[in-house]
Amino acid sequence: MSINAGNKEHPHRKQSTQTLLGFLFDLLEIPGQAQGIREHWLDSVSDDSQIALSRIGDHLGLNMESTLLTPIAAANASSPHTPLLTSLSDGCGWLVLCGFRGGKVRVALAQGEVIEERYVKPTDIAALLGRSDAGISEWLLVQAQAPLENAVSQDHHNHMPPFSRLLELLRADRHDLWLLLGLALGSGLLALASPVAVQALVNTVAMGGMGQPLIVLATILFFFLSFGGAVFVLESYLVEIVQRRIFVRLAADLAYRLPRVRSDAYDSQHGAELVNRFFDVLTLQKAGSALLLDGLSTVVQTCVGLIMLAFYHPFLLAFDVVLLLSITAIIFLLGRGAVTTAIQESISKYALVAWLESVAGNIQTFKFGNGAVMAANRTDQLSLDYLTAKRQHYRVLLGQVIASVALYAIASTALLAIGGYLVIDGHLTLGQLVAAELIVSSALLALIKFGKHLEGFYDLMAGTDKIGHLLDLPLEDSAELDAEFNGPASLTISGLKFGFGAQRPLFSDFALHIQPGEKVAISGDPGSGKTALVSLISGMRQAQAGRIQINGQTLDELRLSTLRQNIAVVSRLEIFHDSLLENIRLGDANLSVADVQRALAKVGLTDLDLDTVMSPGGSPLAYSQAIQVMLARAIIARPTLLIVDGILDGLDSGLQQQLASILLAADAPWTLLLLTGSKELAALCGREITLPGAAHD
Ligand SMILES: Nc1ncnc2c1ncn2[C@@H]1O[C@H](COP(=O)(O)OP(=O)(O)OP(=O)(O)O)[C@@H](O)[C@H]1O
Repeated sequence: MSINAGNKEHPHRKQSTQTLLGFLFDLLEIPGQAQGIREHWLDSVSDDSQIALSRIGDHLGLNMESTLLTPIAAANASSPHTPLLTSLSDGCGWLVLCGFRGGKVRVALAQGEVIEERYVKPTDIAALLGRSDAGISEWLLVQAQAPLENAVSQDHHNHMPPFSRLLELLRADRHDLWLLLGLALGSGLLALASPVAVQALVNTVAMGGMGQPLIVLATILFFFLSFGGAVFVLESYLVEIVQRRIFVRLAADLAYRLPRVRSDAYDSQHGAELVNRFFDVLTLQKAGSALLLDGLSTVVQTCVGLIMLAFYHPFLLAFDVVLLLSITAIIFLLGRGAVTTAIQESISKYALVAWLESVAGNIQTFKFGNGAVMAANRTDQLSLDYLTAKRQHYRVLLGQVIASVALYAIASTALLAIGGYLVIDGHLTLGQLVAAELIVSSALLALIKFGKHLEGFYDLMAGTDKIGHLLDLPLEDSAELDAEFNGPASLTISGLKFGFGAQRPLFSDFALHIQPGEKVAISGDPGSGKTALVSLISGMRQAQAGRIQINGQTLDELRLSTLRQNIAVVSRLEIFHDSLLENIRLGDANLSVADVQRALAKVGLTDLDLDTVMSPGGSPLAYSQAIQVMLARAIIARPTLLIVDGILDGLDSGLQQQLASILLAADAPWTLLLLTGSKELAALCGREITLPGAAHD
């Protein structure tokens, strides 16, 4: 059934869709910095069909995937971070399911300007939709495209402090984290059950009482401890859920972000190596959960214990104050520089991993000549750097650990002395002293573990900082124009000026015009700027001046994703770890196995097993076969503009001719730009444009 089924013209249709989108932005906390763009797209709502809604959502940072479900299954699959929606059967509004609370489903009804939220039983959803049955229908699963957008630094030269970033990374889980804090408070109080029971027991024994009170006391204690245990289990479940969510959110956010990173961000750093920082999500999970479970309850227990102690006697209140001041000094005074040194340690760790990756990725280089020696020496140097950074970090940590151990010894002795004096002086009962000892010694014992928690905290900060570097990779700016691409494209370049940094410009006032369907060679010496021109035409780099138009539309005004669905660039060998089939059809379910086989046959590859798992270097295929695979990937999508940059140059002349004849075929549905350093290849094209190179002015 279509989501739009039964829709009739209705005055509220457009308004309902706008209201729905506004609700989704708030629910998923999509940042509203692009207010102008948001208003433009909200205004562009023309109908409330699924396709229109998905398209507008896509422009505004929402992913909407269509799925067939019964209302009950949809309710079960929904959550506040992944709501499901469908249209009301009268076609004048939308219903959103936002997960369960207290056994009921949170639903929102968007009708006209009104959004109404309710909690209903799953079985009532069909009635809300205006349907008589609870059968399968089409729902849209909504997710934020970049769920961690709030954790991205606004200024790329000035990274967000790790603690602020951590709060942003956990922002979506804040309700659960507050709940966790509440539970930690509860379990902290429950943990006092033992000392209080012992106090009561000692007092009872001291007064000569026995028997019944002991049984009552033991029963009460057992209930308190069991309840405390249940609270702990609940806490650990909540932490587990938060751990899972942060992993999935980061993965989803990077899947959105990485294909959109600006090419120049990779000029000085290796993209694949940068992604290693994803593994710091494990640091977040491990250190975070230790802090949330152990750290939080220790803090709560200590606080509650110290407050109780303060009520026993003013001397003990003074003891509390001194103890708290000492702990504050250990954290803030002795901990100065700890986050910076933890980050430095992490940087040197990644430098070492990056080097080992280079060694593993350049097998020949490091097998021959002085390669193996260099690999060993550089690894030694980087290990040394790591050890130096780790030592510096540990120096700070060691100071804190020694201080906390010393504080433990001093505070325990002081408490015994003060407590003993107060008992002898008659200000404190024996039971109170024993209880005070039990309460505070567990809090003081935690001081010994304090160093471990601090280490975990610093690791958490360093991990957050590293993840932040991934999130802060600059993204391409894309305009909003969704141009139509019908048939081979035209290309016009005028007044183009471009150069890398302070280097002499590669292009100054460069111009060309290519008619739809033309097959043109662009030739030039090595380093004359062929690849640079390709990256300008495909929107991967920005020119310093001039205009590039495709089909008469200026590139700066086009939406990059639409442009790149309609043009293809084959510039270097890029194979990813997956089957040959997926390397060609790139997950496009509209392309069948037969389509892939046809594309392969066209580039001269037959009898290949499509299930062959490829490695990033192209193996197990030969280099030339991997190039043919790249061409098959490009032509299967029938691009309107096909740009082949230098990739044919290294092939043998027979294969060159064969592939060129396919690319240059008069009936091929594309305009071709063949960038080459080979005179023979250039001569095969109808027209040749020679790049002047950097020497001209
Ligand atoms: N990211 C970059 N940063 C700085 N300079 C660059 C960068 N990429 C390329 N260059 C320089 O720009 C010039 C043009 O490079 P480009 O790769 O476009 O040449 P090309 O004509 O494609 O060369 P070839 O035919 O050898 O592939 C070269 O001198 C190159 O060193």
